Amino acid sequence: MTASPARSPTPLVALSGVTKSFGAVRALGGVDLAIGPGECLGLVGHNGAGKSTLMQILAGTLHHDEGTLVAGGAPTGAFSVGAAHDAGIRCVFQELSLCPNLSVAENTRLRHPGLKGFGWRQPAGALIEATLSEIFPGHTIRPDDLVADLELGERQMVEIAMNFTATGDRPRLVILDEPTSSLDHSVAAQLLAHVRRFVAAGGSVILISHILGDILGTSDRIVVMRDGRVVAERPAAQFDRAALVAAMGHVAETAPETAAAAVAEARPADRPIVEARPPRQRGARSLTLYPGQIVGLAGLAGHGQTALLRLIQNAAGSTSRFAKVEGSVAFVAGDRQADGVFPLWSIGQNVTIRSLAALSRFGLIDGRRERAVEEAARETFQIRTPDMDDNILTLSGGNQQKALFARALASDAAIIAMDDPMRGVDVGTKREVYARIAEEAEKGRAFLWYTTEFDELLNCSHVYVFRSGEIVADLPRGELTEEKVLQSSFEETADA
Ligand SMILES: Nc1ncnc2c1ncn2[C@@H]1O[C@H](COP(=O)(O)OP(=O)(O)OP(=O)(O)O)[C@@H](O)[C@H]1O
Repeated sequence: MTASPARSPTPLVALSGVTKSFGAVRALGGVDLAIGPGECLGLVGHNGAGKSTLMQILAGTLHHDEGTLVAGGAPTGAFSVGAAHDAGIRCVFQELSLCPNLSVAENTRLRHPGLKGFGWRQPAGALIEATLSEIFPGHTIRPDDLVADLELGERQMVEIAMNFTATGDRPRLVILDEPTSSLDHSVAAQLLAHVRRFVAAGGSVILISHILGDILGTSDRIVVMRDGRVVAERPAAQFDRAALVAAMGHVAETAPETAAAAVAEARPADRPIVEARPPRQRGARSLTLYPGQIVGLAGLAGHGQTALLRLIQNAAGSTSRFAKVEGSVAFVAGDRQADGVFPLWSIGQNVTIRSLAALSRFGLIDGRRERAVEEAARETFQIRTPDMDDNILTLSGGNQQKALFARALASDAAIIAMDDPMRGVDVGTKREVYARIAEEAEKGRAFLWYTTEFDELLNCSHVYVFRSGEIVADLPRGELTEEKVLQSSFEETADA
């Protein structure tokens, strides 16, 4: 199916026949896309389909090779960053762009050069504070917080709010590329409600997400991309989940993707492989993990889950007051920018770095075995690249995340600690990874899995809910419901 014209007679911006190649990789193969005022356009597609590339062309950070761009009814050449900004286009990229060594207010000042003169700090702080409160009522971020000190989800909130702030120039089209990937359920719901308000007031939003419920529930129109082309475009009401998944090129699901994964039942061995308690834990509650178990960590983002995973990782092979860990730990980072990828290295090197000892003989790395591990990773995780020797940053965001998974699973670690690891991974690959996790658990590996997506918890045999740095509930799979997780996450007196 080809793209049909946007609903508005004069689209805010329209692309036609747009192509873009990176060397041998044809990221966009002739895309038509238009967006009008007052609509939310949902954009979905597998990892590497070309969504971010297309958005970068709209934001002026990349220039297209062929095709035309029309802004406000007038044909224009490729957008520069300034021209895109002047057209009211703002983009929240997957990889956050805030300066970590500056405060929230200072970052706001960078984005709004109009806030100048003596005492700019106060209006910059007030501006971001007001927008944060409008989108995320109840947030606890302060303008003088250093960005580096914020949790990943909080940084994402600041980045989003920053792109909705207006000084002299107003945002007219806000592009949100995976905006809820690090936000927990309630904060994500606040953002999506704000998107609807912004659109109702005449603004436009392009929403890119692999969380299909968010796309179906928020968009007016949905465009599906596959292999650099638009393959379906319809009003959102004419899609359902199965139709979207099929249009993306995945095998139609018979059930939600989590149910497709075999759930590893609790099969406690004699001895736990991990026993840990958060340093702030009151009472006797602790986390226990047995070989072959998949254990979930839930609760609102930033409530101690990542900290406990790190504590367990650091306790492996050493002594800790808070954790006893009998085996090595591989960590799959959710914040791939900060502590996931080695940005100067190839995709292959990023995959094998955790396994070098096992791949070495007499102190030398066996190149053939190394290559075999890389190729196995590429096949298992469908890492979309022409060459595993290419730099890791040539991969789309979701494909980088797959490489991190491949690194952990290729290692010989007995315990895999996963810190909201499915950020930006498409539905088809998620199902593959779930199946792979279940398979590895079957063989005796143990998984600790922090996730902000409730459905993913259904892969776990046991779930610990965190609040304010403590475990506040301990739910076996049979008792797991979204209500119980939410209730425990919020209630001061919740107990399981
Ligand atoms: N700088 C680059 N150099 C080489 N290839 C690139 C570069 N940027 C993107 N690509 C390639 O272009 C293709 C499209 O990538 P893009 O990031 O647009 O996909 P996407 O649909 O946004 O994927 P995801 O859902 O994983 O974010 C991919 O094959 C990617 O590897």
